[in-house]
Order: sequence, then C-alpha cells, then structure tokens
Amino acid sequence: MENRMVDSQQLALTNVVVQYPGTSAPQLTIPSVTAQVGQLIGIIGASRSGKTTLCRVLAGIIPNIVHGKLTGTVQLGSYQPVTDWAAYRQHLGVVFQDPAGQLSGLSETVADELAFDLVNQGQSEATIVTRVHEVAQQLGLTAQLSQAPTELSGGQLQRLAIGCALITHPQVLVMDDPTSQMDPQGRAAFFKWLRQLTDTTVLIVSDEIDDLCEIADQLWGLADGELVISGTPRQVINQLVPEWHLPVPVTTQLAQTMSWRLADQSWPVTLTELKEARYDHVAATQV
Ligand SMILES: Nc1ncnc2c1ncn2[C@@H]1O[C@H](COP(=O)(O)OP(=O)(O)OP(=O)(O)O)[C@@H](O)[C@H]1O
Repeated sequence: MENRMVDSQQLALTNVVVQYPGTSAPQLTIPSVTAQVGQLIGIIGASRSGKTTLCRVLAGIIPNIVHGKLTGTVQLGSYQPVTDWAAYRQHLGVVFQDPAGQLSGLSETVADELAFDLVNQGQSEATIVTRVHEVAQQLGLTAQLSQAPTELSGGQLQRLAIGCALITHPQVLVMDDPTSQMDPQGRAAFFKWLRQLTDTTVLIVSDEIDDLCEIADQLWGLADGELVISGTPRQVINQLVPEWHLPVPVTTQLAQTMSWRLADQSWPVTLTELKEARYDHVAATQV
C-alpha cells in the first residue's frame, strides 16, 4: 500500500464547516483541532450537538456518501478525505451507532465476518487465522467465533463491529457511541482494553464521561454544532460552562460536594486525582 503518512500522521481539522442540504445554517463548525498519533480523543456533547456529524467528517462519509457542504480541511498525514478518499479509508476504521448495519451480511460466522477485510486484502490464511483469533480474544468474542452474527446480543454485535474496524490495523479508529448496547461489565472491559490501544489514534463519542476522563488524552466538547472546548480532561472539565450542557464526571461532582481541590485549585477528574485532592484536604485541615 502506498504510504504518504510517514512524515506526519496527525489528524488535523481546520476551519471545518458542515451544512446538510435543505438547511439554513451549518450543523458543525470546528475552528482548529488536532489529534496527535496514538492519542485517544473523547468527543462529548448533548443530543444533536453534532457528534455524529463530526464522525462522518472524520470518516470521509461527508461529502463522499452522505450529502453535505463541507468547507475547510481534514488532513490525516498528507491525505484529505475529500480528495484522497480511497487511500484515506485504508488507514481508517469506523464504528457507527448501529453495529448490525455495518456488517457485511454475507458471513456465516463471526470468524468469517472478522476475516472479511483481510480476505479482500489477499492476506494468507495463516495471517488471517492468527489475526482473527487475536482480535476475538481482545474483544471477548473467542467463544462466539463459530456462531452466526445474527445470534449475537447487541453488545456482542458492537464488539464485533469494533473488531471488524480494527482487524486491518488502521492508524485511526473513529467510534460513534460504541458501547450503547453493552452491559456494565462489557463496557468496563471495553474501556480497559481501549486504554492499552496505544498505537492507534482513537476518536470516540461516548456519554461515559468518567471512563473518558480516566483514559482520554484530550476531550473535544461540542455544543449546538460548535467545537466549544478542547484540551486534557482536567482542563476541559474545569472550564465547563452550564450552557454547553456537557457532562461532569461523578468523581468531580463528589469532589465539589466535599470541597476537595487539587494543589493547583482545580477539580479532580479521575479517581487517582480524587484521592490526591482528598489527601491534600485532610492534610490541610489537620495542620
Ligand atoms: N442527514 C441530515 N440532514 C439534515 N440534517 C441532519 C442530518 N443528519 C443530522 N442532521 C442534523 O444535524 C444536527 C446534528 O446532528 P448529529 O446527529 O450530528 O448530532 P449528535 O450530537 O450525534 O446527536 P445524538 O446524540 O442525538 O445522536 C441535528 O440538528 C440533526 O437534526
């Protein structure tokens, strides 16, 4: 595969504006934001704030499949989805909200579905078998490999869709609310697995703000179709404005109730930070 991404593989959006046909104002405005290679980006926002639209732009689906006027640039290394979509797609894995809708519908078993893209790439049988078992093991689908995809639960289907997106080792993985049908245990296992996926740049839409704060390098916050804030989870959560309707981690809510601040006076956003803030608070009150 041609690879023009050696020099700079970061994903950068500049002055991106999206407007769907038949509408009178843009649905998405992103001034400038960058995901560095290997970073995990949590995309947060209230309902209809533009999260799915952003995923469509990141995946090159707007304007290549879903119609919409897109201005500005999306750049992955030296590729742009608008002009280099075929090449751009080869570096990308995408998981949308409806996992069943993105399966091939042609595979009799979960193993065949996972193998689909590798077969299309002409990989050897040994490579395919090894990779399918590796991904199935990572996503807890080993016991389901010989089942039909139609027999899977919603959460298992979501894990299969993630496995299919990941099977070819994409450099960027875009996931729109991939845990919505998982049970709490499945969700916890998923976020634990995501934390160790360090070679891939991951952009994930999720309502699970506590989990995102534990694992994300950056949060991108959308409100009414605009990117209103980006930064580390601690920076973002400490600068929230009520009008944005962005979620606050339970960890931070507890710290605010107890007045447990970190040494720099910011509110903690992870469990480790919460413990630190509590320790500082107790130490200060015992002086
Ligand atoms: N194909 C389309 N044509 C016209 N308008 C659209 C289209 N898709 C989405 N929209 C509108 O764009 C806005 C943003 O929608 P989007 O689905 O991106 O938000 P979201 O944050 O993902 O919402 P949710 O959390 O409810 O899934 C909404 O006002 C929506 O009605």
